[in-house]
Amino acid sequence: MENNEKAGRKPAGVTDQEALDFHSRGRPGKLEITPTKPMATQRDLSLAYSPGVAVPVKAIAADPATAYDYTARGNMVAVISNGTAILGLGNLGALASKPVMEGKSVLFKRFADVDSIDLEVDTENVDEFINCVRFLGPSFGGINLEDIKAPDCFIIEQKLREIMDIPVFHDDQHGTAIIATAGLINALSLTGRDLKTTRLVCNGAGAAAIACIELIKAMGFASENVILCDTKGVIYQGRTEGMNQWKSAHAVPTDRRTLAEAMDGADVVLGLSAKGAFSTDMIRSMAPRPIIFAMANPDPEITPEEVSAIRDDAIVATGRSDYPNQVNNVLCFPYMFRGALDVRATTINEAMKIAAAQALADLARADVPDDVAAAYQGNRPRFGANYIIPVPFDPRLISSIPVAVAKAAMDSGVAQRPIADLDRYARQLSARRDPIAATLATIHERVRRSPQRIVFAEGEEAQVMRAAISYANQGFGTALLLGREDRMRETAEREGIDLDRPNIQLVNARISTRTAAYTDYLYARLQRQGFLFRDAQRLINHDRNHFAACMVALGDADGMVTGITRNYATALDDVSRCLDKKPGHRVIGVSLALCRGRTVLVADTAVHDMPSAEELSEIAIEAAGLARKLGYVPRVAFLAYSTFGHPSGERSQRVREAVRILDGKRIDFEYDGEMGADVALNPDVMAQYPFCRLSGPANVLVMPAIHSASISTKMLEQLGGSTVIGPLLVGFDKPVQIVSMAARESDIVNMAALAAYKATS
Ligand SMILES: NC(=O)C1=CN([C@@H]2O[C@H](COP(=O)(O)OP(=O)(O)OC[C@H]3O[C@@H](n4cnc5c(N)ncnc54)[C@H](OP(=O)(O)O)[C@@H]3O)[C@@H](O)[C@H]2O)C=CC1
Ligand SMILES: CC(=O)C(=O)O
Ligand SMILES: [Mg+2]
Repeated sequence: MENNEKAGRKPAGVTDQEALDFHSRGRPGKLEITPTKPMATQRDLSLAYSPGVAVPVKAIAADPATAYDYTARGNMVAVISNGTAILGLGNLGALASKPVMEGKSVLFKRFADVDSIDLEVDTENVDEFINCVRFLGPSFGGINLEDIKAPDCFIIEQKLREIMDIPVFHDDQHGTAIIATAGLINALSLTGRDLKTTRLVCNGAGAAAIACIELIKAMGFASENVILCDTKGVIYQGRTEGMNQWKSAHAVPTDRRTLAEAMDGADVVLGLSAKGAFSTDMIRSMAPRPIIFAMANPDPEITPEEVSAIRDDAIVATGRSDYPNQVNNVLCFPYMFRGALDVRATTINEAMKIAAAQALADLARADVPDDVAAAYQGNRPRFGANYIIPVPFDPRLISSIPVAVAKAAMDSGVAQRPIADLDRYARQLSARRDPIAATLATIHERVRRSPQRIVFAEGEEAQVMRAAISYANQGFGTALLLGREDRMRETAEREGIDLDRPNIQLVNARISTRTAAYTDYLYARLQRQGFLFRDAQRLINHDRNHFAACMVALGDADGMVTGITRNYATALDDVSRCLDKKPGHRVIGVSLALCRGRTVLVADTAVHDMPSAEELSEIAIEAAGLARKLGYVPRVAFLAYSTFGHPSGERSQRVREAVRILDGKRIDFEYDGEMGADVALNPDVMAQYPFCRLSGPANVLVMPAIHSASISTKMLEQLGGSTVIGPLLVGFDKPVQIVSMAARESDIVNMAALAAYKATS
């Protein structure tokens, strides 16, 4: 790890430069605001602004509750910090905390569809901070306080809770306490411990630590069995140095003075302090089957590797996503607020916190169904030492935790708008999540577990070199950079790229010993298509796509990625000369358009110019197959300019015929058409055709021809604010992906990872 850090590389496989690039690329930061209503015409303006806006103003003045009907308040949470305890980095100030706060806002949206904005308040004065926040109530449905140091955070939260009529929740206190408690419930049960007799040490006596031990004591831990430590050591009764009333409340009569003495024989240790605070000797001195939650971020008090080097009976959790058992408040705050907002809770109380902790603990014990296994890299996890808590991408979180929170709010009398049918609520919650993020995470994890050699055919290009390095750094496997070595080194030198690093190999096509084998292979395939031996020789010697594809064909690489120096069709022709399609399949391109929390697959965006009806039906089958693999239940719409025969026309005839062909096959997914894009995607418009066989908006769109596919996906990207991934090539028997000539480094890495993923299956 030391070497990684010297190289500016974080253990998770992200370099400092990558982290900076990620944040600065495109529009700087991680958030933007988009309107939810059109502002196109004079009439829109009259409605949205003056004079129309006066009407909801008067309605809200007459009845404040209607603010939830006429404004975004009900789904809006502010993430507020003064930057005095940023992760485990300490007091770096309000401005420096902004990346974390933007990140929390994005997580609210990503995981629970809660809209959120970050507010950094530049004062360390408690009263000033309170006075700033207390007047913001009308803007928000809830306040999430973040990374404010103890003991200030206790005073701030308590005061704001008293004076504001919306939920105020200090995430580092209660979010962390809820997750730690959930994990602890399960770890205690796995090690057969009774919480009344378990001895626990908590290192750190700040925001997170105090809240954690308060919650676990409320769950039944005996006060005399819990020792709290801080930078001065054990917090014992009578200590005066570095104390405050919150620490004093947990001081115990004991002769132990140091963390090492406190941990001797302890059953559980919670780390909510700083990197490296636990030594191996301390861990060695703990009781059999110790429970170690090293939760400091970004680096834990001790790493799982360091623990496993000295004992094999421990249950270890950290705050990080790159180890098993991530005990991190991201598992809590999005769902806590989702449930609280949905019942318009006036506060977040103990009952709601305990309900969330219990629901999380229960979730880790429940069987993992097929469609959820994907979030766990396809490995169905079993409740045990390496799985005491669900992962953040577990799709069940959104439909279970908010329900438990909402129910507890209703039962404890703080819900202003109770939900009558909680089952229906759970179903509505499921619809809020889009599986694509979980799917990509799953794909990446699967590749990390089974790393693959991917040849980057355009290895002389600087952005391809950077993508290859990122591929290797992320643990996806070995990146084979193809090109002339002298050219690659020249470019690398000029661009400041270091190619001499692990898992990067330069493949010098000019002097390769495999040239003859590739030429023979290619000649055997092409000799009856008008190619002479020397034509094959020329292709291998001079064309990187042919060389790379032959590497894949003959097993010298597991997959390939290309595309930035040649147009798509040319690259596809090159590859097709060297590789076959999978028997019984059709090679097509599928683009994934991610827009406003929803993903649609669009096909065929790469191969068939003007597909016949038969070809359209096969495109639908391939695209539906990919949709399934990505975690969707496919609903396929055959798009045209007409809908179910109107207006009639020759061009739509072909699309109608494709539907008829599928009707004659045994098909296990929903499909219908022909229809316009509005009918396919908008349930209100679809409702005008009650006979339509799709049970909801389509998530797979089969385009009538490549021009409409290409034009519409590019317009979505340029005008609609969509992120478009792909086209992904489907149907080849070997993993190959072609990026567009405008691809950025991250697009190339994503496509390389997708090629590697295919190589693993
Ligand atoms: N995994 C998760 O979800 C979360 C993890 N955390 C992590 O917990 C840690 C604390 O955060 P937070 O409570 O918000 O911060 P605070 O500033 O409120 O508290 C920090 C506490 O840690 C103590 N401390 C710092 N260094 C050491 C050390 N080497 N040995 C013993 N005690 C130490 C401080 O002691 P003193 O009082 O003497 O100054 C203080 O009590 C951070 O690393 C943070 O990343 C926090 C929230 C969530
Ligand atoms: C996770 C988090 O909130 C923290 O480390 O502060
Ligand atoms: Mg925090």
